[in-house]
Amino acid sequence: MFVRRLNPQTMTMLASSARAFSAAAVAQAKITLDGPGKLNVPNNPTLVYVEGDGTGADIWASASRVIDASVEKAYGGERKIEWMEVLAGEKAFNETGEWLPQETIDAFREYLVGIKGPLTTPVGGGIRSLNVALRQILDLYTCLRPVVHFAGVPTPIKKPEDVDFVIFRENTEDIYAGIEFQSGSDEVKELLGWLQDKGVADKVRFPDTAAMGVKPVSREGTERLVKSAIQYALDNSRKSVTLVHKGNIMKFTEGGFKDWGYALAKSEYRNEIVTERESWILGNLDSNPDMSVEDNARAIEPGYNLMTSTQQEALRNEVAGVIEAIGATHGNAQWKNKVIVKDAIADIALQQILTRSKEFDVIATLNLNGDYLSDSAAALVGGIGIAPGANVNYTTGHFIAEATHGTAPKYAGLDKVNPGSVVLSGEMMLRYLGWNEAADLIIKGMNGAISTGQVTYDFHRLTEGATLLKCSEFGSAIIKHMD
Ligand SMILES: NC(=O)C1=CN([C@@H]2O[C@H](COP(=O)(O)OP(=O)(O)OC[C@H]3O[C@@H](n4cnc5c(N)ncnc54)[C@H](OP(=O)(O)O)[C@@H]3O)[C@@H](O)[C@H]2O)C=CC1
Ligand SMILES: O=C(O)CCC(=O)C(=O)O
Ligand SMILES: [Mg+2]
Repeated sequence: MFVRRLNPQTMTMLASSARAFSAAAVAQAKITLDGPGKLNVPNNPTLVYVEGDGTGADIWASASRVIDASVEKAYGGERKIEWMEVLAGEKAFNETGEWLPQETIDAFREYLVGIKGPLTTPVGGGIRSLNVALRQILDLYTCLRPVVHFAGVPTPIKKPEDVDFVIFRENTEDIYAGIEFQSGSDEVKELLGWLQDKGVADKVRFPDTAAMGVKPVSREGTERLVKSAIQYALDNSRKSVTLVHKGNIMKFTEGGFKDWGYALAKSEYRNEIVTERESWILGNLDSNPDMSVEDNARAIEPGYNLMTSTQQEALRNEVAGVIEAIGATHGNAQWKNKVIVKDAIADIALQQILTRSKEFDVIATLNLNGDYLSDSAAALVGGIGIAPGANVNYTTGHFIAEATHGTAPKYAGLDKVNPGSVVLSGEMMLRYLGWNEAADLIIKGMNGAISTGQVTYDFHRLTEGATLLKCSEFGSAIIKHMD
C-alpha cells in the first residue's frame, strides 16, 4: 500500500488497490523506532495522509505542495516524502462502505507518522467521531496545539506578541471517551437504579428525560500527559506548566488531574521543577531569611488568621516541609531557574489567556477543556485557519498531525479557506522528523506571505489593504517566500 504523488484520480484508484501491496516493497522507506519515542527516519520516509472531508481536499492540495516544496528547497532532492494516501470519512465510506477502514488504522500504526485532514462528525446521532476513534485506537494520548502569533495576522487583542503557548490536551479520556446513554434508554434506567442505591439519585434533576455520560479520568492518563508537557517545557526552555482543570466542582476527575499532575511533577522532575506555591515560600525566605514558618504561612495564605487551628497547623507543616525538602536545592533563588508548575481553574483560564496571555507557557489539561481552550486560543492569533496541532504517543512514536479546525463544509470545493493550519501542522510533523531546515522554511514562507499582506478570506476580511488569495494561491505565496 504505497501511493506516490500522482493526479488525484489515479491516486484514489491506487489508494484502493494499493491495500494489496506488500509492505516489504517499501520497507527501506519506513520510519522505525530505535527505542521508546526514538525515531529512525530514512531520507525518503513513507508518510500516511488522509485528505479529509469538506474543505479537506482544497486544503490538502495546497498544504501538501508547501510541505513538499519546503523539503525540496531545504535538501535539494536528498530527502523526499513518499506520500501514501489512506481513506477515512466520507471518501472511505463511498469507496469501501466503511468510515474508518482497518487498513487506514494499520497504515498509521505501521508507518508511525502521518497527517490527516478534518473528518465530519454528525451532531446528536449517527457515527461517533472518527477523529476521536483514531486517537483512542492508536493511543495518541497527547493533542499538542501550539498557539503563537505571526506578525501581520489580524487579532482582537492589543498585545498578540505576548501569546506564545502550547496546549497539551489529554486525548484519550474524559467525557470525550464517548460513554453516553440516551434519554429514556434501559441503560439510563439501570444507572438511575444504581445511583438510587448510592443515595445520589436525587441529584438528577429530571430523571425521566435525562441522558447520561461518563467521565473517566485516570492517574495513568494524567501522568503521561503531564509528563509530556513538563518534558516539552524542559526541552524547549519554557518557563512554566499550568495545569488547567475544573477541580473545584468535579473533585475526583478534574481535581484528580490537578493532584496527580502535581504529584507526578514532584516525583519525576523534583530537581527541574518548583511548584508555584513552593516558589512563594522560598521567595519569602529569600527576601527575609529570618522569617518564621508561621509568618511565611501567613504570607502565602492571606486568610490564615481566619483558619481553624487544625488548618493553620497543616499550613505551617506544609511550609516547614517545603523548606526541609527543597530549601537546599531550590532556595537562595535557585528556584528561579526551574520550570514553575502551577494550576488554574478552567473558567478563569479561558479569560486569562486573553487578559494575561504572558502568564501562560505550556498548558496541560483534560480533553474537553483542551478542546474549548484550543479553539478559543486560536482566536487570539488570527483564528482557526492558522491553528495547527498533532496527536502524539511519545512512547510508541506514533504521530498524526492534524489542524485544530473542522471540515468547514460551507466552503468545501471553493478553493477559499486558509490552508495555514494544515501547513503548520505539516511544519510540526517535519520538526518531529528532525527535518528542522524544511520546517524553518515553512515558517519563513508563512511570515513572508502574511507580512506582505497576501492572505486568504479569513484574514482579508479583518485586514485593510491586504490582497485576497485563494487557498491554492496562499500555498503558492508561502512557497515563493521560502526563497
Ligand atoms: N479534527 C477534526 O477532524 C475536527 C472535525 N470537526 C468536525 O467538522 C465539522 C464542522 O465543524 P464546525 O463546528 O463547523 O467547525 P469548523 O472548524 O469546521 O468551522 C467553523 C468555522 O471556522 C472557520 N474555519 C474553519 N476552518 C477554516 C479554515 N481552514 N480557514 C479559515 N476559516 C476556517 C470558518 O469560519 P467563518 O464561517 O467565520 O468563515 C468556519 O465556518 C463537524 O462535523 C465537526 O465535528 C471539528 C473540529 C475538529
Ligand atoms: O471529532 C470531531 O468531530 C471534533 C473534534 C474536535 O473538535 C477536536 O478534536 O478539536
Ligand atoms: Mg475542537
